[in-house]
Amino acid sequence: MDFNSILRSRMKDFRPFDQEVKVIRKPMSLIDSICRAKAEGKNPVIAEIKPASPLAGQLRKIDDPRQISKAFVNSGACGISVLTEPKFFRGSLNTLKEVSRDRKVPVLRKDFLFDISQVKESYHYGADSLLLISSFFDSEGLGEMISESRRYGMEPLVEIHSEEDAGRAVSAGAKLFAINNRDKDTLKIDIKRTERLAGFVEGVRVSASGIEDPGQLRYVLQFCDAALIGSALMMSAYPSALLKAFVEGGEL
Ligand SMILES: O=P(O)(O)OC[C@@H](O)[C@@H](O)c1c[nH]c2ccccc12
Repeated sequence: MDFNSILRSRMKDFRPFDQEVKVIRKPMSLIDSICRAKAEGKNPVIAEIKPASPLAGQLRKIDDPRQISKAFVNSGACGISVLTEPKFFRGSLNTLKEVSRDRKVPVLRKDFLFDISQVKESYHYGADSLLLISSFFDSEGLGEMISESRRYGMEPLVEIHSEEDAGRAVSAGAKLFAINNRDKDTLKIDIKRTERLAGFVEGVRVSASGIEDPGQLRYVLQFCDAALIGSALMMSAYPSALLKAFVEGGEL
């Protein structure tokens, strides 16, 4: 399993989102939230609701996404990421909608997005930001997805896996970057990717994937402004306590 196969499976049963949507709600800024956490002396952590992953299968059964997102906010998360890909990650747009109902911090839609109508869809289901994977687009296409996101007041999180992805993201005008430590072809983690790629993007940087303990978090935060953590929280018997340890920099 690799990112392109997941993308292809996502494209297969795709229907463009064609509902009319009123642009009334002003999304919260993930960039501001990251900067605020930093200014308060916390480790900026975006906590992810990720029921399953392609490699590990089920990580956690999420019966009440609102409850877990509230717990994450209480433990100091500066953002909540919600997987909406149904097949490999067992996510849903409904979870996104539920979590965004009582949002206290920005909510990120995490999916394999490729069509312009999915930007409006993300906004409609309550997203404040959305993930755009740089390698899925050419520079022009990525630029269009970014402009469309901004029309709804959302600053997208643009994910890079390589120098080439970084170049494309920069020339498309991205301001908020995720450096994914996971190889998109083999799904293997290499946490040093954060260190290697951080210099190729300028703006707000988030290190994503494979962060399992406060030591690794400290390491990636030398090069990035924030970290995105999913599996470690999902698999923990005490997700809120673990998140608190990440945010406050304590040991377990
Ligand atoms: O569970 P982890 O290793 O903490 O990783 C979280 C997040 O980075 C990962 O879920 C992710 C990063 N980019 C993605 C793109 C699509 C789906 C999932 C992802």
